[in-house]
Amino acid sequence: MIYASFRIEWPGFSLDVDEQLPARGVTALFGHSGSGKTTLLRCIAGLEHAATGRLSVNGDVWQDSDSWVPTHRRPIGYVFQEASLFAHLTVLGNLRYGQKRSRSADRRAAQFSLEHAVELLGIGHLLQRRPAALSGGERQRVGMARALAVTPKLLLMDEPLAALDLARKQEILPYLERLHDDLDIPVLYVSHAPDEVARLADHLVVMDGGRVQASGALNDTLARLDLPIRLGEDAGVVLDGHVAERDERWHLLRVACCNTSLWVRDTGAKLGDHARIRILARDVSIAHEPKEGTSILNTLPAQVVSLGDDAHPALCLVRLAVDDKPVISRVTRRSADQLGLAPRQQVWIQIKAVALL
Ligand SMILES: Nc1ncnc2c1ncn2[C@@H]1O[C@H](COP(=O)(O)OP(=O)(O)OP(=O)(O)O)[C@@H](O)[C@H]1O
Repeated sequence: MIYASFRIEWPGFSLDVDEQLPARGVTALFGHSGSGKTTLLRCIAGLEHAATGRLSVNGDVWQDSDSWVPTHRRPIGYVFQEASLFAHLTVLGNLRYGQKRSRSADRRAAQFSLEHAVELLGIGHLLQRRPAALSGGERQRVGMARALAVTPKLLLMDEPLAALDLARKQEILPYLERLHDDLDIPVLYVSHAPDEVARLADHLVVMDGGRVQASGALNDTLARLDLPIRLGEDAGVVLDGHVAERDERWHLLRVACCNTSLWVRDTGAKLGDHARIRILARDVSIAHEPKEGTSILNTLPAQVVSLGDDAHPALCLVRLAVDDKPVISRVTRRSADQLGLAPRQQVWIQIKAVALL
């Protein structure tokens, strides 16, 4: 468990956070620009000396009222928006330089970690190059490998994809997923991109005005209708399941989540693979009866849980339960009224698009 409690007062901004975060998986710190995500990460790294508070990571106290472990002695890997690599060193030289500050007394473990990091980030063929000869995406992968090569107990990533174009992002995301699947250390991942959060995170912390507004498992937190941050067109949920069936003829996969199945486009995933799917609220419509004669593949029975406001007064958000899984629908208030939508009502939902992440 990571226990983080910090208070900072600056003119025009204050941070007041008191959170317990999971010691495994990826926790996304999500929020508007200026909400305090980077400041919180810097507090955890020991880079904000103004912070009073307490921080412990899996029982090790890094900061409390009597002690302060300086940044260079904290076993953290830090990945920034842009990897600042030493231009005069090769990629390997950069990785080794980073490793020198590793606290690991065990050199063999450190060596393994470097090899592991190189393999995980797929940069073996780049080791003798200098940073000037790397693409933006490659540089960022080297930056991530450098962060891992210090055998960290906590990985801090501050918008690692923000400086990259869409194609480079798509190139790096699979590596981030590998980190997620392979690493046993917790990752705190700052982002204001809902698609990245949906794809990578297990746990979501929503920040606003220096405070934590919501925190919890990704699926549950995304399904909250009272989030202070309106996700707009990105409002929706993610569901985790596995690939249960392949329809060769129509190039579709059936993803099973508990007792529910959804058809998605065949991405080449293997039967039995873990599958995370994203359903946007705008793609979910509601009806009293299952519709005949429609092009929509995914029609499911659901129960209305609650209704909430949307940003525009013509619209509302409806939280539904499909089995025990949350789904959100965005409909007009007029439709909600005509359908008489109310908590516990049984309805059918049609899902126009389901994305396999
Ligand atoms: N050293 C400082 N002194 C005073 N104010 C600061 C300092 N550092 C940051 N701030 C302010 O604190 C607020 C939070 O900044 P922070 O960088 O943590 O936000 P963020 O959520 O990470 O934003 P972004 O997504 O744009 O990176 C901002 O208003 C910023 O101007």
